[in-house]
Amino acid sequence: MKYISTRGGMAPLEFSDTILMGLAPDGGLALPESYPQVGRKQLDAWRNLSYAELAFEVIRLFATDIPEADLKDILDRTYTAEVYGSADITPVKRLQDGLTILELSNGPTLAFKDMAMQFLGNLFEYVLAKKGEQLNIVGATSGDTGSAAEYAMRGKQNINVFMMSPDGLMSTFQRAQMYSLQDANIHNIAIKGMFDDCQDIVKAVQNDHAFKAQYKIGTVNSINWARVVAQVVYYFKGYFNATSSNDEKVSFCVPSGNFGNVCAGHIARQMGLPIERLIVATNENDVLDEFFKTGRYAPRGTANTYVTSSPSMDISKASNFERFVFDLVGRDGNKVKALWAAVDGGQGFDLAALLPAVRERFGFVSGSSSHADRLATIRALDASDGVVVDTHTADGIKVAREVRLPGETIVCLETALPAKFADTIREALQREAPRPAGFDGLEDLPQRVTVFDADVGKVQAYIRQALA
Ligand SMILES: Cc1ncc(COP(=O)(O)O)c(C=O)c1O
Ligand SMILES: N[C@@H](CCOP(=O)(O)O)C(=O)O
Repeated sequence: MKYISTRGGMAPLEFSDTILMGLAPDGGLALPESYPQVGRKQLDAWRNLSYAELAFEVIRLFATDIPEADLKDILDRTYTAEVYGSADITPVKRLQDGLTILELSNGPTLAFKDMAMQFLGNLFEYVLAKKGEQLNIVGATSGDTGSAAEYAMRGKQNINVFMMSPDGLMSTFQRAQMYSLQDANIHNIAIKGMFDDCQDIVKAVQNDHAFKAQYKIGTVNSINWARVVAQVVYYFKGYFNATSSNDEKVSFCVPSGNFGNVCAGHIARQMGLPIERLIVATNENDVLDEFFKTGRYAPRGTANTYVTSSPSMDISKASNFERFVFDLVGRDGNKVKALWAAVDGGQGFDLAALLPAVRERFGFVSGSSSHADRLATIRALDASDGVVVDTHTADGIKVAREVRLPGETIVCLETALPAKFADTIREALQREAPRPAGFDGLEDLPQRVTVFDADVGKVQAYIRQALA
């Protein structure tokens, strides 16, 4: 299996090279030349596998240059009950109204990012040792990728992490999780701006080819193909957990920001997993909802991006949307290049003519949620089911309820635990969010962070100095 760029300007690469690369040299994102197809026979054989076994079956279709015994060993070490709290790794909860919640947040940092990031940490370590190389990760977070990456990479040989986060905009818990880490290979940089400013800096650093080569720059954001492929696995697992036979169809509702999570669902669907619809749920930052309703894609600037109570989705320029659009326009790299030139020029683009394909061929539908909606959803679920969900998962459940068709099985992806967003849970329920063991006193630990304006030069100078 070889990898190409969404902008058509990259010679095909192997999996291992793709995951160290980050952004493609032409500014695009890596995707496999074609999606492997999974038929009924494979689905039947996979239905009762453990999470690690299933991950092996799915990921080996993509990671074809890693010897199977080595891949199996990495996955067996990654998906364990010790790390994810139960042998099932991603259990499901059934709600009174028939919706299913797929639990993805039982890893070390209480968000779905751990599902892929723990794998990425072990994979990087393996690939770097094989190649005798070092990797300096430059990443952007709105709150959850950062802590998941730092917990997965802390203390690892040959890896440094430089993680940018929006200054003052994450929850108190999220800040404490990241900034309290004192490991020498972890560097936290708070940027005066929003997540999109941080991600713009990541992309600018990636596009500075001389700097990237000299300092061996990589990424852990969902720009990195390995993040997406690891997320594909839980769509298969969620499908098996929510159904009793492979004749059934299921829809997934996905709280969306950078579009990495639902992009993994899109890939699972393209591979042949019986997914009826992919429901994209946004918060007040509803650029994606606007696209799926109208075909018009008009990312907003920082000044028009709202600070909300589902802060990890305060994103207006969704990176992975480019991967979906590549498939939507018939995998035409030149077309994608032109569309993103229009985005970079501030005009956006209009693909209204392709809306029937978006809906019928690719199964996408969308909705959005507001602060009042998420408070109401958190309260209603607590009252009906005794289940407390976080603010992002609440956005998903609100939208799933709104668009659900008669008889439709919808699996709502849980993307974080409520302990990470205590203020909003308190506002909704007038009591504290349940806090898993091991996090007491987190907010009181000493914190370490450097604050910069949104200036790529300053971040590069900081990296140079740290690595000198
Ligand atoms: C808690 C939470 N929910 C939802 C999302 C949205 O996921 P994605 O960026 O993959 O669309 C994120 C981060 O992006 C998140 O941290
Ligand atoms: N919500 C994310 C934003 C980055 O998403 P990623 O999937 O591209 O890493 C975060 O929590 O940082």
